[in-house]
Order: sequence, then structure tokens, then C-alpha cells
Amino acid sequence: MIEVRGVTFSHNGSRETVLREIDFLARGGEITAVLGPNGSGKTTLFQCLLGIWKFQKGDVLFEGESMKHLKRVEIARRISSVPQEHEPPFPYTCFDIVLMGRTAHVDVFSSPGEKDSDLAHEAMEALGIRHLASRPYTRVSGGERQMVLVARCLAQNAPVMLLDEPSAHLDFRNQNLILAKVKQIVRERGLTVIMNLHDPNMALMFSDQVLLLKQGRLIAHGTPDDAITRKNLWDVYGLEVEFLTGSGLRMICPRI
Ligand SMILES: Nc1ncnc2c1ncn2[C@@H]1O[C@H](COP(=O)(O)OP(=O)(O)OP(=O)(O)O)[C@@H](O)[C@H]1O
Repeated sequence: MIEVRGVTFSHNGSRETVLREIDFLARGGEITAVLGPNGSGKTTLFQCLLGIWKFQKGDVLFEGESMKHLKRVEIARRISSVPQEHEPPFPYTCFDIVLMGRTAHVDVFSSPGEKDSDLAHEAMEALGIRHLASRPYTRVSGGERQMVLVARCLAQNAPVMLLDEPSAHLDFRNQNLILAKVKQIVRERGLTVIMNLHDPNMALMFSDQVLLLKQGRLIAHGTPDDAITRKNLWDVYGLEVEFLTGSGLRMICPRI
């Protein structure tokens, strides 16, 4: 469980407040989706949770304890993440990239051991990408890279996972497969997942809680059905939408 209390953040020397008084609770075994227009502060929120940016006000609690004074390696044992862009400088194999997820658990003077390799293989197996193990990461497709990065997150074995647009670069089938897989793993392992998404339909299908951000403020917050409404989508994106229902599903169609 991770609790965000009144987090407020501005970049050094900037007058613009990127995040204002953000409050929410993300529970284990659940997926929290963060939706909001480009530049609304979604990635910055992740960077604050990961300790990359130091917020000026508020606190982040992991299982009730403040993480404010933890070192990056200590945060990495609690929170793993899939960044939006990842371009390694060297053509590591996909397996090496997944194994890097174990860094937070390996002593500075040691190399990853058998247990670390097993966990990396297991993570690739769970996502159905074992066949990519020996392929250079720089020579697989954007979607395959995304799968490798999610596997790296799983191998890190942290109770909280942050996924920044996990379905970016994925084809229609893989977008759905990866989110269904994440949901299954979240339920099985009781992980707390927070993911940034652009498509509210994906949030309706795969999340348990939705946060809607606009210009660094939390405009709405609740179950997908409560938070994703015509009014809230208009307020946040300035877009008129229709809801279509059928087969037990509720989907959004923009009115353009
Ligand atoms: N290093 C930086 N210095 C100053 N301002 C920054 C910096 N990085 C981001 N910003 C600003 O912070 C705001 C929030 O950016 P952020 O990347 O968190 O948005 P986002 O919601 O993730 O956007 P997107 O959906 O496009 O990925 C933007 O206005 C952006 O211009």
C-alpha cells in the first residue's frame, strides 16, 4: 500500500507548480490508473514517488512509513518502475535488461547469483517473452522492449510497481494482453500498481481506481465508473464523449 499525502512539487528555480496537494491511497492487489492530458504531471508524480525529484511539501508513505528519507536503493526495494522512454547505451541482451531489475537486491561488490537469474527467467516466462532472452535489446521492436521492461519490473520483486504508459508502442492485441497480464499478476501477488494511461477505455477495463490530473491538480478520484464521467472528461480534456454499453462493458467514444 502506498499513500500520497499533499504532495506539492515545483522544479528548482521554476515558478510553475507541477503538482499541487496530491492526495490518494493505492492498495495492494489493485491497479490505480492515472489519466490526464500531456504535461499534466503524471510522469512527475512517478518521479516524486521514486525519489528522483524531491517534493517541497507533503509525504509518501509505504505501508504507513514515510519514504522521504530513504536512499534510492531502499526505495527500489519497495518500488519498481517502467519508464516512458528507455534507451540503453550498450546492446545488452533482453535477459541482461531483465536481470538489471535485481540490482537493488545485489550487494555493491557482488554479481547477480543463481537466484537472481532464476527470477529474471521466471519474469520473462510470466510475460511470455523467453524467446527474446538472447536478442539484443536495441534490436527488438518498441512493443517487445516494453514487455522486457515490465519483466524487469517483475524481477525487481518490489511490492509497488509504477508503469508509465505501459501500452505505448504495443499493437492492439499486445496492449490488451499486457494489461490483462499485469492485472492477473497484481491479483496473484497482491502488488500495488500505479499506471499512467492515455486511453480512458483502458482504465475502465483494467483499473480498480482512477485519478484524473489536470495542470498538476487531482480533479477527480474514485472507482473507474465514478471518476470517468462525461463531466470529468470534459473538465480534464475539453472533449465531449458518449458512453456505449453492452456485454457488461462500458466504453467511451469521443464525439468529434
Ligand atoms: N526538467 C523539467 N524542468 C522544468 N519543467 C519540467 C521538467 N520536466 C517536466 N517539466 C514540466 O512539468 C509539467 C509536467 O510534466 P510531466 O512530464 O509530468 O507531464 P505528463 O502528464 O507525464 O505528460 P505526458 O502525458 O506528455 O507524458 C510540464 O508542464 C512539463 O513541461
